[in-house]
Amino acid sequence: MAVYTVLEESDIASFIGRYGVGTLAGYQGIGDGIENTNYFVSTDVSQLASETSTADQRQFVLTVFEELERSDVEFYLNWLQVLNDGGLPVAAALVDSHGSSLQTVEGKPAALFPRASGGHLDNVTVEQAFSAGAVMAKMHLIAAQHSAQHDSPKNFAWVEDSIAKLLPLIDDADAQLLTDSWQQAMATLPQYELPSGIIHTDLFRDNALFDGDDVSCILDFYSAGNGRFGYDLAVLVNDWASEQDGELNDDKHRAILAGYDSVKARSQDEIKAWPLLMQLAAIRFWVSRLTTIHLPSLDHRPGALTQTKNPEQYKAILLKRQQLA
Ligand SMILES: Nc1ncnc2c1ncn2[C@@H]1O[C@H](COP(=O)(O)OP(=O)(O)O)[C@@H](O)[C@H]1O
Ligand SMILES: N[C@@H](CCOP(=O)(O)O)C(=O)O
Repeated sequence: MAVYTVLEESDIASFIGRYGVGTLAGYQGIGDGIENTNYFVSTDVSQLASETSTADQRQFVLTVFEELERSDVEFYLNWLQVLNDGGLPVAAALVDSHGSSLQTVEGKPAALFPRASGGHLDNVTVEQAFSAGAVMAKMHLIAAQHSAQHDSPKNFAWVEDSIAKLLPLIDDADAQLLTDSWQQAMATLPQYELPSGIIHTDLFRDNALFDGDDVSCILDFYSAGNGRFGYDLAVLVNDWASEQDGELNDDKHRAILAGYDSVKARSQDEIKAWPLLMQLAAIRFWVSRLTTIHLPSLDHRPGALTQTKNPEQYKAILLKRQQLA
C-alpha cells in the first residue's frame, strides 16, 4: 500500500481549496507505487461558475513526494509541463490560484495532477507495443530540442558504484558475470555516438496507462535525467518484450522498434549499439533489484522492501541479450 503520509479529509479539502477546482467529493489512497504517497481525489464542480463541462465531478491525483528533494520535484514538474506542451500524453501538475504547482504537505513537496483515463496492461499486444515505441520516440523528439540537465538517480555512475558495493554480498558466479558484463559494456560504449537528452529511464508497463491500443498517460518521471535515447528504448523493450525466461518476443520487439522508427528513425550507431544497449538496461535493473535485497539501507524508496522484484529475471534477460551480440 503506497500511502505513507496519511491525510485526513480536512487536509485534502484544504489542499484542493487552493486550486478552485470545486469542493471535495471523495478520496482514496492508491495501492500501487513504491516511492510516493498517492490519493485519487474527486471534486464536485456543480457550483463552479467557470465550469463549462456537463460532468458533475472532476478527478485528480494528489501526490506527496516522500523522499525527493524539493529542487528535484521542481525539475520533474517543469519537465512534465514541457512534455505536456509538446503534446505527449502525460499528466502535468495543476497550477494553484497563486501560480504555483509545487505545494507542501507535512513538510514534504506535494502536487495535484489530473487523473488520466485508461488502465495498466497485463498482456501487451503488438499494436500496443507499437504505440509504446511511438510515444517514447515522441518523448525523445521533445527532449532533443531541450538542453535541460538533470542527473538521473540511477545513472551509470550509480550502477558502477552499486556493483562495487554488491560484489562481496552476492555469490562468486554472479559477481564474475556482473563485473565482466559491466566492464565489457563500458569499454564498448564509447565506440558509438549516441544521441541523448532527458530520458524517462523506467518506462516499464506499470508506468503507462492505455485506452485500447493507445497510450493514455506515461507516469512516474521521478527517475528521469540525462541519458542516451537508445538506452531508454532498451529499458522499455526489456520489460515490454521479454518472455518469462528472458528471451525476446520477436513480434513485440519488432513492433516497438517499428513504432519508434515511425516517429524518430534511429541512427546507424543506435542500431549497431542495440544489443549493447539492451545489455546495459538489463544490468541496471539486475543491479537495482540486487541492491534492494542486499543493501536495503541504501534504497531510498519507502515501499521497496515490501514490493521486492526478482533480480534473477534481469540476470536472465542479460544472458539472453549477450547471446545476440
Ligand atoms: N495522473 C494519474 N492518473 C491516473 N493514475 C495515476 C496518475 N498518477 C498515478 N496514478 C496511479 O498511481 C499509481 C502509482 O503512481 P506512481 O507515480 O507510479 O507511484 P510511485 O512514484 O510511488 O511509484 C500508478 O501506477 C497509477 O495507477
Ligand atoms: N521498474 C523497476 C522498479 C523501479 O525501480 P527504480 O530502481 O528505478 O526505483 C523494476 O521493475 O525493477
